[in-house]
Amino acid sequence: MDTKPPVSRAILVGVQLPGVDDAAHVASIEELGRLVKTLGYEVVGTLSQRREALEGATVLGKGRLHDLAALTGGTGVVGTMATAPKSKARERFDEDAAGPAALPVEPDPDAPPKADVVIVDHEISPSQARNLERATGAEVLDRTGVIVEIFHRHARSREAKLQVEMARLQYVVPRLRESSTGGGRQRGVGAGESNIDLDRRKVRDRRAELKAQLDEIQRDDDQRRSARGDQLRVALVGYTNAGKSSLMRALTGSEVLVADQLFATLDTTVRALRPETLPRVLVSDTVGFIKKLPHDLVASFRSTLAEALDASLLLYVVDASDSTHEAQLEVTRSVLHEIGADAVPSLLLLNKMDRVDEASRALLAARHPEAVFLSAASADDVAALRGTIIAFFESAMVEDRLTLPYAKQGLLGTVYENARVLSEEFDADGRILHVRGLPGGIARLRKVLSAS
Ligand SMILES: Nc1nc2c(ncn2[C@@H]2O[C@H](COP(=O)(O)OP(=O)(O)OP(=O)(O)O)[C@@H](O)[C@H]2O)c(=O)[nH]1
Ligand SMILES: [Mg+2]
Repeated sequence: MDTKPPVSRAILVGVQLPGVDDAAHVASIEELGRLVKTLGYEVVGTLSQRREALEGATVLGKGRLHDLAALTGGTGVVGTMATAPKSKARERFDEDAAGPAALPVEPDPDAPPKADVVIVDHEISPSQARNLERATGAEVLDRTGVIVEIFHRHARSREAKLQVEMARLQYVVPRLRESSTGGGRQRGVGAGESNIDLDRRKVRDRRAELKAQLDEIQRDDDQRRSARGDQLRVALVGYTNAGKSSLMRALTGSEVLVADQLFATLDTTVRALRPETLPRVLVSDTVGFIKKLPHDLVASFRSTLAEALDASLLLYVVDASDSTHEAQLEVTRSVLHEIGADAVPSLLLLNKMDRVDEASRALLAARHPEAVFLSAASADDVAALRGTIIAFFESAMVEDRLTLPYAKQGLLGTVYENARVLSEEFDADGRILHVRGLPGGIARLRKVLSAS
């Protein structure tokens, strides 16, 4: 058995499909590289091919498959699992890369040539993965697998852990079944079938168990959310690494994790805007989105999405210094559209403006005249954003009068939490409160006060 090097060396594989331009293709592979580095792998090369579709048995054409196998030390042929010696692989790689017909292969010149993981920038089928494993002798992962793995490593709360386990079961299991090398699980012939059946039953049972636990947590969540009722709520949403948690820290003084890596945040955090306002404004930090986010994973992050749906205002955070920010914004918009959160009023925040030059700033201003330009690192910008958030709620607020019967003075605190009390008077029925708040919040208070 091979002794595994401490850091896995990865080759990224991208297929440029019709309709995907060069810039988008390159950006997608670059992003995959960042995902892969988040997992702690070293990226030692990239290999791309233009193809009509992804349907082939090996994703790549014959020639490119050989090129790939040369980088991993595999045979380049699906029919065998034999592994070519390293030195030969190096030779072949040198010849191919130099050949005039070769499409660009971009290995890092300083890195060792042999890679032990192949990562495909698309969702591929379990049998495509198996064929690629056979031809390359390397472990094969796809974009979805990488994202699921990152979620697995970054999950902290019990809920996130359960949700990730659910998504992993959905993703990993069909691959375990069909892959002969995947995850290093090799099974003896004969025992295989019954093992698979056993595994399937175990998976089914485990999923039912997970679902029950998640349902319970989510019931508590829903209760907490409805207890927060019509409080003023803002949610930070956007592409991964856009700066949502940085803004959360700056707006609320909370110690949420900020990190230059993808999917640093998987849990929703809710904190009050600081300095505190009356009534309080609650801010939620949420999990980031990404291109081709696996559907199971989107669905499983229900609490984040519920935060977005329940907010009165969504702050779409965009990393304006990223060359693909328009496409990133599009991804965010489409995920939120899918869950129906696009009806929630929103504000576009173009973040990391400290990294954007004057010319690009002018272009951004022309394209997004309604956007707020800021840097999470600037105290002035954050103070201005706080003012904008407060102004949003102020303009939606109305004034009204509520009567708090003498028998219900215990509810006075609830009124103060959910509305701004402008003045108090007393008459024969009780305490008359002149309040200002969101129409929904006031209607709910009125109901609470009049309930017997
Ligand atoms: N230069 C600059 N860097 C920023 C700014 N805002 C955030 N960053 C950096 O960008 C990286 C990502 O920031 P986070 O706040 O963790 O981003 P996020 O949107 O919460 O990311 P995920 O939780 O991974 O989805 C960190 O290294 C931050 O320090 C900014 O305005 N300017
Ligand atoms: Mg974050």
